[in-house]
Amino acid sequence: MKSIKHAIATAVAEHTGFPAADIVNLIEYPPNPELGDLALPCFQFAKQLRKNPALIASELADKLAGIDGIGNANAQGGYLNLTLERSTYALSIVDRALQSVHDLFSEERGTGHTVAVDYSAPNIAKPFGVGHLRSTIIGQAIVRLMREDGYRVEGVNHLGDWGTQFGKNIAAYLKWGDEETVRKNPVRELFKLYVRFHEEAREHPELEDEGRYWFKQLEEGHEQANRLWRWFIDESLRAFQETYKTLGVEFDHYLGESFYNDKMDAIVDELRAKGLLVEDDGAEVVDLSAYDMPPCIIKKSDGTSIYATRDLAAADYRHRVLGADTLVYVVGAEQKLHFQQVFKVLELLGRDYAKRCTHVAFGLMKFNGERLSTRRGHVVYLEDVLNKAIEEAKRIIQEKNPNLADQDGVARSVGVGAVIFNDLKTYRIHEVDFRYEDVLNFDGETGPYVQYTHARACSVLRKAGTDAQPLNWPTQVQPDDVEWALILRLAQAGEALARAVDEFDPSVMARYVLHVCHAFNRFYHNNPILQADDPLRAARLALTQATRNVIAKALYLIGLDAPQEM
Ligand SMILES: NC(=[NH2+])NCCC[C@H](N)C(=O)O
Repeated sequence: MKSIKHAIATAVAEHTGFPAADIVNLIEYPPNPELGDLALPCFQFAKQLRKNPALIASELADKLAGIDGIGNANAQGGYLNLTLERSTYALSIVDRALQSVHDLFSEERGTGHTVAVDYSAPNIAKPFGVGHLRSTIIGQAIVRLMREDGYRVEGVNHLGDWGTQFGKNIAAYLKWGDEETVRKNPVRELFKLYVRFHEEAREHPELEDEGRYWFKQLEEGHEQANRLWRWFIDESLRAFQETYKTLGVEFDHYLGESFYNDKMDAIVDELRAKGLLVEDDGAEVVDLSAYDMPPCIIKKSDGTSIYATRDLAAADYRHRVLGADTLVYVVGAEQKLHFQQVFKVLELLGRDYAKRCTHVAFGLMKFNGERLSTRRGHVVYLEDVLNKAIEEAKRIIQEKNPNLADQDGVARSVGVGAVIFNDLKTYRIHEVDFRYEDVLNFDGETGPYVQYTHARACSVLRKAGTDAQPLNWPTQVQPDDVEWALILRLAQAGEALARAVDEFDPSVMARYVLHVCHAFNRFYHNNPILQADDPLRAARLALTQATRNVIAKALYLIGLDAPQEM
């Protein structure tokens, strides 16, 4: 929905000649509501209009007073202060949230664009690391946020399913592995074998040769090597998919690194033909010294291609075959240089989409101060973390609401939601710490707090029995300050979505829904809903229903369930 800010900006644009899109961003919510609901500082127009800001503000005040929904416009200093016509505005926002909450959030700005989002991308036969968890959570949210905004999104899982590691996996499995044990617990068992391989290789370095031998066999199509490799992939994927199901995460494509095995020659040939390949210590690289970057390695001295080459082939694939005009990579901040190099090489190759490639980086997450998985020895497994969160959630729910019907289902939504929300409420670049007692605190800035607020709204509506009936804000009711604060929050849904999308930052949506919940809970505690008399009761019920819709949508967008009861 075009927000009231847009209506104001359009009118101001007509008067000042400045672009409306810039004016929208100048409009503020004054910290002190006495001053009005919205304010526009006019200092920026002074130079070009050759008038002082106070005069501009007062001219604009005259002009804007006539706009639908604006109750009062006045100039103060260089500021234009605007007060909205509360009941008309309440009706329009509540109506939107009730009729089509999608329109409250979205102006479908992405129509006509296709975005490929690369997220999760764990490595086969290794535990799901913290980077993969954060990538999965942030990526899934970005996918949903962008779809809501009208983009066509292709979600891609760029699985790590190729490389010398698999030679070692095969060698270790052939030496010490057992089919039954692996089947039961593929990722843990295969990783155990892999760790053992490294340990034993320290005393028996000839093991490394065996690993290399098997990787070469794999590359050359050796039957048994390929069968084992496929099997490792199938078993690991099965385990990962279990985790994705728990997290409620989906992909449009599973295209692992091996998918590009036969698609890299074309890139290498093109690089060579364009004179971009140079030799460096036996390897073939693209020299990026002119851009203050180390060379991008395309082919190692032994002729094998590497990570970057696969990413170049994958980028072309996403553009040409998947039809993406924008490429997004949700990958840990430690790979910053890798993506700078890949994007630069795409640019040197003349790919016009190179300008629309973004590395969406994020920081570490620690679990009770520990890293999720480390190279050897100590490993915290994601599924254990999720299971414990679900168990704890169940314990809390049983205590709070022993008669709740679907306790297991709700515990799953709450436990998983707690993990997801804890990740997303912080700006992604920052490090995240995870402690069960914090993330499951129903009174903190947590997933359970937001879900509980949603369930509270559902419960009011259930008791009123109005769930099926269409409600709306009766125009004869003038919202009081508490209701008004909530309505203004609901009205900001569109701004939250646009910013979250433009900055690839789901935390904008997570913080938005927290604000909505704070405003709703204040309303709930201050203003009797069911005990009020009509038309006030009808107004408050409509506002409750509108809020419920907005919270449910926001939760969906960041990947959380919204149970009706908890
Ligand atoms: N297109 C990409 N490079 N995506 C990210 C892949 C992440 C890689 N599997 C890793 O664990 O480090």
